[in-house]
Amino acid sequence: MTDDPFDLAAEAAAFIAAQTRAAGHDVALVLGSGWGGAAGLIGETTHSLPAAEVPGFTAPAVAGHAGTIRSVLAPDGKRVLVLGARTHYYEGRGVRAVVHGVRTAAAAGCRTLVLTNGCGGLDPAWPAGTPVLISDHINLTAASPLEGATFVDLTDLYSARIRAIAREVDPSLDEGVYAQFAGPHYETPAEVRYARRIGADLVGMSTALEAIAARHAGMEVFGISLVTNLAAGISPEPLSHEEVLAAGAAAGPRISRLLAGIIAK
Ligand SMILES: Nc1nc2[nH]c(I)nc2c(=O)[nH]1
Repeated sequence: MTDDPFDLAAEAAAFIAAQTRAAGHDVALVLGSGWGGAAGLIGETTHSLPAAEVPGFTAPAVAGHAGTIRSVLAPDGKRVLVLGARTHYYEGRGVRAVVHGVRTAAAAGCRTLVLTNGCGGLDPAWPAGTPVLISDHINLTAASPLEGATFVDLTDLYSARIRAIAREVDPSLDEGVYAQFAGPHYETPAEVRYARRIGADLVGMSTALEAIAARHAGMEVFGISLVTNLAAGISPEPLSHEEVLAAGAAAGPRISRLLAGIIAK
């Protein structure tokens, strides 16, 4: 297997094209915690591949991530590549592995990337189960998927056009700034106060590095978070993990319909 990340992405895209017999895909969708039900509402899943069989992908480390790569045909004819096997930075496989899915989607022809995630909320007005549009990010990982003198502009990284479409689907949607921490530990209350002070509204362990790689690949990027818990120190009492899971599950149908509506536009 090649050690050039872009050659590896091309290999993976060729494998997917051969397996799905789809010459190319139009939109890539990365499913984060709580978003698993969206694929079924977007269209007909014509092919489903175990991620571990696709060059450069590995079996998911996080329970609940489907570990499959699906080709979904939307009613309007769009081909959606659903990446259910996200690699998180905290797995220690390196940043190339974290953004391999995005690069594969770009090599497969996708011009649009939809990034979803579960995250901690810093605004008490957003209870667990609230979907929030990502307007910008703060990358606190101290890492980048870009190597060498690859100077890429990140102005307007999260598409204002698609955020406007999202608001047509659900006018009640708020937006916020997402801060990616390296993880896998959660933030201390002091770190949450720091994140708030530097302008973050959401805290998570994914998304920013993938968005940078997508911009480098020339893709239009849309990001949406599901607040599954109030970040450490924001809620008066610690949320139980069961409450977090229940909030994510309860929001599932609504956010899946929302995402299907946005992708259908
Ligand atoms: N960093 C961070 N990531 C998260 N992912 C989820 I779900 N909740 C959190 C959280 O509170 N903080």
